[in-house]
Amino acid sequence: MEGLYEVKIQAGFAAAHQLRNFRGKCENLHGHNWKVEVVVRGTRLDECGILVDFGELKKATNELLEELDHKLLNDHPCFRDVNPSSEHIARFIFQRLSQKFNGKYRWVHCVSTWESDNACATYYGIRSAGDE
Ligand SMILES: Nc1nc2c(c(=O)[nH]1)N=C([C@H](O)[C@H](O)COP(=O)(O)OP(=O)(O)OP(=O)(O)O)CN2
Ligand SMILES: [Zn+2]
Repeated sequence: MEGLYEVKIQAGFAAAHQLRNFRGKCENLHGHNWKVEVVVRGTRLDECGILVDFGELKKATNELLEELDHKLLNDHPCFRDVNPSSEHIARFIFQRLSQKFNGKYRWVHCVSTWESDNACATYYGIRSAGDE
């Protein structure tokens, strides 16, 4: 049976946002301390026995999150046309990290963004044959 490895890291950032057309309190400007979870999966390890270095994945995630940290997310170019909901934030992080880490035997599987201890959104990549 083919096996699958999974590596997971967590990071976080604090930012403000407002959800346009939400028709509720979240339409008002407010903030969260988001927790971010990144999951990488793959079928082969390198010569060192690792799928992806925790440190490398954390560094890349933290560098990306610096773009969002202590900002008004609605001002970020990625959220000009779509609301900075947890779903869209997860997709943004997923797409950027996929560019850096995806290969034939390794890929970003999903990114979860926790707005609070009890509310989270997750974006999954759907891999098709030939994806790298
Ligand atoms: N699916 C989603 N639903 C909501 C999102 C989102 O990004 N994705 N975002 C919000 C708002 O950002 C809001 O700030 C958070 O809403 P909510 O958790 O409902 O509100 P509270 O933090 O006040 O939590 P309580 O449990 O109600 O105290 C809304 N929905
Ligand atoms: Zn919010």
